[in-house]
Amino acid sequence: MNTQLNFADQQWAASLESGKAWPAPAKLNLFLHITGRRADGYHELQTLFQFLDIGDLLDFAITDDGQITCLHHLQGLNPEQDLCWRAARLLQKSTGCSAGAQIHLYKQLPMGGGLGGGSSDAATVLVALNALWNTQLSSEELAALGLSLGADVPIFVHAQAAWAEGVGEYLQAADPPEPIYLVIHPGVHVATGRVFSDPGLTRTCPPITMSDFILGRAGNVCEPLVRRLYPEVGEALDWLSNAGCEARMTGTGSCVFAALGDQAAAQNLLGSLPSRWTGWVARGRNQSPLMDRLQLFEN
Ligand SMILES: C[C@](O)(CO)[C@H](O)COP(=O)(O)OP(=O)(O)OC[C@H]1O[C@@H](n2ccc(N)nc2=O)[C@H](O)[C@@H]1O
Ligand SMILES: Nc1ncnc2c1ncn2[C@@H]1O[C@H](COP(=O)(O)OP(=O)(O)OP(=O)(O)O)[C@@H](O)[C@H]1O
Repeated sequence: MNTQLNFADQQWAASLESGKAWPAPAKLNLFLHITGRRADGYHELQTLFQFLDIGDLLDFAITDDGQITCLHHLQGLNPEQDLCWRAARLLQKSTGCSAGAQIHLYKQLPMGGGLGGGSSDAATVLVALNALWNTQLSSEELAALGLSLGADVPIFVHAQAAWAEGVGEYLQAADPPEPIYLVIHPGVHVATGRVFSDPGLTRTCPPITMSDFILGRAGNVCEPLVRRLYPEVGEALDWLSNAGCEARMTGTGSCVFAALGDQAAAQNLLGSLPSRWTGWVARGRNQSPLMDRLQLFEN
């Protein structure tokens, strides 16, 4: 099965151009190495983040009653656990803002898919409400707030492809090629915490440089463990490899991806995807669609 959730699609483009909707794009980890573990248990890593032109969409209505209301419901989550609600509340509290907001999330990205959907939703709420409430925090201040919600939130706030270190908060802008990818969701939800807490995880990668990545000396160090814990992820990686692609997992999974020569090749391969999986053809983007949307608001 494949679904369309590209920001260039007619419906989405209309929604974005109407000046109402804000995009929350997916990300890929083009590689992921774990270099150590901090005293608080969080892992230090090296990764290269790039955005995709697919993702979730959010609508906001500003109110003057100070209430934060999510009009959507995410299965298995109480409203106060929803990263949209938590991000709005955090921004409101830390700025003393008296306005409220009604938030509507059109969820498209799979949860626990390694595409960073929850973190991206949180970042879009921070960036959009900072603009709509006119709370005037800098992007650094928003990223610092976001880090307390999740390790991946800062990259989505900065909205620029980046080489990342620390737990994902030390970011250096990067400009990798922007290919067409085939992204596959093998139908399983991977709990990031479960992967990071497994004794079998490799945590001793020697630090590398961008040149090492360009020379192909980088991969996703979580892959062997996730293959063992979630065999479907290994099957999807093998399916891409058997099709002649260089397959990789994003984050702690479950999604896997490969760069294809062009749109036609990617669509062709998508056409032969086993029906038990979901797949998308998406372009890599070094500037996040969120940045485009913010610029539209500011002009
Ligand atoms: C795997 C990546 O997606 C790579 O981009 C991120 O490092 C994960 O970021 P995230 O989903 O925003 O993760 P968080 O929600 O902050 O953390 C989920 C859980 O994963 C573990 N965790 C997460 C990130 C990290 N660098 N070290 C960790 O040990 C922690 O146990 C944490 O409780
Ligand atoms: N708005 C939200 N969207 C998605 N998940 C949310 C949201 N709010 C809270 N969550 C929680 O966050 C968890 C991680 O969701 P997310 O979609 O970010 O996974 P992920 O793509 O694997 O993340 P990462 O790649 O950052 O590890 C979900 O399983 C869910 O419990």
